[in-house]
Parts: sequence; C-alpha cells; structure tokens
Amino acid sequence: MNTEPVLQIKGLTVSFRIRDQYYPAVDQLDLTINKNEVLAIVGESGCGKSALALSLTRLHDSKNTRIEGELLFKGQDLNKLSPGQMNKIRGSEIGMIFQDPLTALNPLMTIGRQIEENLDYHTSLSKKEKTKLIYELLEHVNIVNPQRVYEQYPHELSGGMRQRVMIAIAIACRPSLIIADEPTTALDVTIQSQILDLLKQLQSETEAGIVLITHDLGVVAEMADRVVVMYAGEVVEIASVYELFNNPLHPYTRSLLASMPAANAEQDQLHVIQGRVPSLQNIPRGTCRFSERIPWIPQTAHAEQPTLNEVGTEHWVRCTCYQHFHFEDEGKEHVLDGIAGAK
Ligand SMILES: Nc1ncnc2c1ncn2[C@@H]1O[C@H](COP(=O)(O)OP(=O)(O)OP(=O)(O)O)[C@@H](O)[C@H]1O
Repeated sequence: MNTEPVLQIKGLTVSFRIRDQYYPAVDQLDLTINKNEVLAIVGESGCGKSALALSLTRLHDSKNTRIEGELLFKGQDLNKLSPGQMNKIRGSEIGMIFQDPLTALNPLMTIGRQIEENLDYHTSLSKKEKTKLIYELLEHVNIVNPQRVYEQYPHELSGGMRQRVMIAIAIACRPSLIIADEPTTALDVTIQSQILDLLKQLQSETEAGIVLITHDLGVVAEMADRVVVMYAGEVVEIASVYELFNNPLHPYTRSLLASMPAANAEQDQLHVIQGRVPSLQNIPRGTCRFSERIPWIPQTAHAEQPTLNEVGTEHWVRCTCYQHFHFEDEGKEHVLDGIAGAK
C-alpha cells in the first residue's frame, strides 16, 4: 500500500454553538489519509461523521461552528485558507459526493451546464474542450447516453443516475482527495453496489485518497482499506479493514459488528447496542465515553482520561476497557483473553 499522505489532520476539534456555548462534536482528532486508499469513517448517527466531513470541505456554517486544529493538504492548512482560496480547492483538488444529489444539484440547470459551470470555475478550457470532456466524464461514470443526459434536468434522472452525475462532477478536475458522505445510503441495494464499484474503479484509476463516511459496515467491508470507528466525537479504534473485521477490540466496534446482519447470519437475533449516542451537551468528557452503554463492565476497567493506544501494527484502540469487555449475556470466561494482536 502506498502510504504517501494526502491529508494530515492534527488535533481537529469541531464545535457547534448551542445557546452561546460551544460543544465539540469532533474532539481532538488526529488522522492521516493516504494516496490511493479508501479510509472509512463509521459510527452510529450522531457520532460526528458529518461534522468531520463538513470541516474537511469547510462547508460548515461559520457563525455557529468553530473549527480548531490543522488540516494539512498539499503543504497548506485548509483551516487557515480564506473562503475564496478554499472555493478554488473544493471541487477541483478536493471532490465531494454527498448522500442526496438532488439537494446538491441545481434543479433549474441542465446537467451539462452544471458540470460546465464547475469547469468554468476551475479550468480555462474552451467551450469545445469542455463539451468533449463532459461527454467523456459522463461516459466514464457509465452513463450510456451522455448527449441526452447533458440536456436533462436533475429531476428527470433516477437517484442512481444523479449520483453518477455527482461523481462525474467530483472527479472532473482529477482531485487527489474525495470526501464521500454516505454516497449510497439513499439508493436501493443493486444501485448501491454499482455506485460502489464505480467509486472503487475511479479510485484505482486516479489514485485519489477517499474518505468514505458511512454507518453501513457492509459498505465498509466492500470498499475500505482502513477503518476509523468514531463514537461521540472521538476515534475509538483504527485498523485495516481485515484487522477490524477479524480482530475488533473496542467494545463499541465489537457491538457494531455484532449488530451487523451479515456477520450474524446464523444467529436468531442481532445484537442491540443499549442506549444511544449522547447529545452534544451530554457527552461524558474526560472519561470513557462508551462506558455508560456497557454498564455491566466495572468502572475500574476504564482508563482515566482514555487515550488512543497502538496495540498492534497500525491498530489503535482507545481506553483499556477492551481488555475486560464481554457482552452482557456472555459469561466473563468469554472475555478477550490474551487479546490477539495486543502489545
Ligand atoms: N449545526 C449543528 N448545531 C448543533 N449541533 C449539531 C449541528 N450539527 C450536528 N450537531 C450535533 O453534533 C453531533 C454530531 O453530528 P453529526 O451530524 O456529525 O453526526 P453523524 O455521525 O454524521 O450522524 P448522521 O449519520 O446522522 O449524520 C450530534 O450530536 C448532532 O446533533
């Protein structure tokens, strides 16, 4: 695996203002995204995945959001750029794909015109060159009739076709980083896998780094090289996709995997994770944030001020509770013994 970094995130904290006080939704996050890798960010709703995506693209509402830390991309800190400088990078060197293309596309503009507008902003191609490139891009994302789609409006296309158009726009300027926030969540299953295949194909052609935000572990298994598991604004585990599925350590990761249908084909019932992700104001800070959802694990199992520790090659886990974790209905004899891969 090529480990040339595309984006280095250092000490990123993203806070939202609620009644005149700022609360971190992403807390002190350090992460590197490499060229030619798909880095998946997973977690339940409310864990801070979208807050992270918004901060990387700087598409947040700056009146009520505070972003601290460094976002080092090609030798510059995105967090220090002016809105104008960021506009130049966004849509060219950083591509974006969101869950709902219908809200991202302009309903009053034909598809061809929208892609052209993006090219106008980021390139100095002639009209003829742009039209040729747009047809090529549409073909590249497997749209069979690019001339027709060029003339169509977003509402005339299916959800899958609209997502292909979004992907065409995202890759138009050959970005080195693509942020894909739940890119297939709104699509039905067969279309989902076509779009994932397309993303995978484009990634191997362009060698871009992709940050793939999803709550769907099936998507992670299919797409990711590395996985970051987030809980209540913090990273709780980072590992290669193989390691994560074969040797998950953090109680939250293990709970997420146990609640995944495919992993439990032979079980009668899926695991249900007790409780819910706390709201921003109620996140327990300075202690293990997941502890309240595994109350049968004694408090002494958790570290004070839990940190992310390297427990194996490129495998990081927060807190010490993973060494003592068992599911509530399991006897303690099932506690991870020896902790494969642990130092
Ligand atoms: N603009 C905002 N103002 C206040 N709180 C916010 C804002 N946006 C998000 N939050 C809160 O920040 C936390 C993280 O939200 P975020 O949307 O990043 O989570 P997520 O993991 O992406 O969830 P989902 O999958 O539902 O989008 C949640 O508690 C959410 O309620």
